Amino acid sequence: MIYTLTLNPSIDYIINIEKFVPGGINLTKSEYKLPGGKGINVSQVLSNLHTPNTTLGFIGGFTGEFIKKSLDKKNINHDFIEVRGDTRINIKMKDSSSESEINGNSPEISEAALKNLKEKLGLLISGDTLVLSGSVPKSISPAVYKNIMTDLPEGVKVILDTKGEALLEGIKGRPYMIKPNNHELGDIFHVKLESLEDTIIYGKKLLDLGAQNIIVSMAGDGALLITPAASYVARAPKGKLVNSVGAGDSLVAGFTCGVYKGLDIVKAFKLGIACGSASAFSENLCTEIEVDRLLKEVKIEQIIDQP
Ligand SMILES: Nc1ncnc2c1ncn2[C@@H]1O[C@H](COP(=O)(O)OP(=O)(O)OP(=O)(O)O)[C@@H](O)[C@H]1O
Ligand SMILES: O=P(O)(O)OC[C@@]1(O)O[C@H](CO)[C@@H](O)[C@@H]1O
Repeated sequence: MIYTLTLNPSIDYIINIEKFVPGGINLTKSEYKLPGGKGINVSQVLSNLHTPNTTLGFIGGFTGEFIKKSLDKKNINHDFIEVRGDTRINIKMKDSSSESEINGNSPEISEAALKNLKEKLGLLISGDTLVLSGSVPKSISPAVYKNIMTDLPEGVKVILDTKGEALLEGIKGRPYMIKPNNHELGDIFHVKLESLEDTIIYGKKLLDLGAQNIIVSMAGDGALLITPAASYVARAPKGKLVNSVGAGDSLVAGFTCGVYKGLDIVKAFKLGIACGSASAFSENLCTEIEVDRLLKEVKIEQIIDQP
């Protein structure tokens, strides 16, 4: 079984505005309220790909109820831990020139809620896959993902998508795959990554620190897959960017689905790219039809290492 974990879910309030006027009254052209948080997005895409999975995490209040009802409507299995306080609302605003985000804080996560999570994760068995996605609430240690990996039974494959300290700590748990974007990778080393060569050099430093493989996503420029044996670049299909929220999660979902079904790592990467781009080209997360169409357009090349 595939499990996803979102420690800090959200309702994503996605608004489109003609031209944002700071300090003025702005009217929306269109708006959507969607269940969000990275692991929850991964679960939604997995379900769109007809891949059974269960989504775990902390949820609370009226916003948490909205998320549960939305997932129920889509027949997505969830097994959340209820916490006091409201799950956050994240605003994603797009106007004619830019996309901006205002992300809220997580409610407080108690020791009892963490213990409950540990019990649930203790039920995973060899052959399961666990996707650990998103930011860590302030009330939890940034080492939480590493601690989860340390406690997992042998044979559970972990895919980790987070950033900053949680990522650096998490890498010590030797996840099978991590997926920073190029900005998140650069931030870790306080550099701006401007070429594929540099991105590979810094990506490999994360392999040295413990990650087994790494995908570095680069939005419309596609992504890099870096393994100990070889590196590959995927060029993203061309299309009209409609909503990039969840594109990275869709990449993670496609990759996870591929690996779980036994595809080799490069084919799973290709499926991930098709999912990421299909989501970027749609208002909501990708569907299987869109993914199948784009899969034919994804081009992957192996990068020959410079001596
Ligand atoms: N403008 C675009 N055109 C084509 N494909 C895109 C575009 N933006 C994103 N993608 C696809 O989605 C993948 C992930 O995108 P990105 O690097 O933006 O992830 P991210 O930063 O983790 O996103 P998020 O946090 O919003 O989910 C890319 O590797 C690419 O396949
Ligand atoms: O604050 P985090 O956990 O890093 O990211 C949260 C978030 O931006 O990630 C998803 C898109 O990837 C959205 O659904 C959600 O609002």
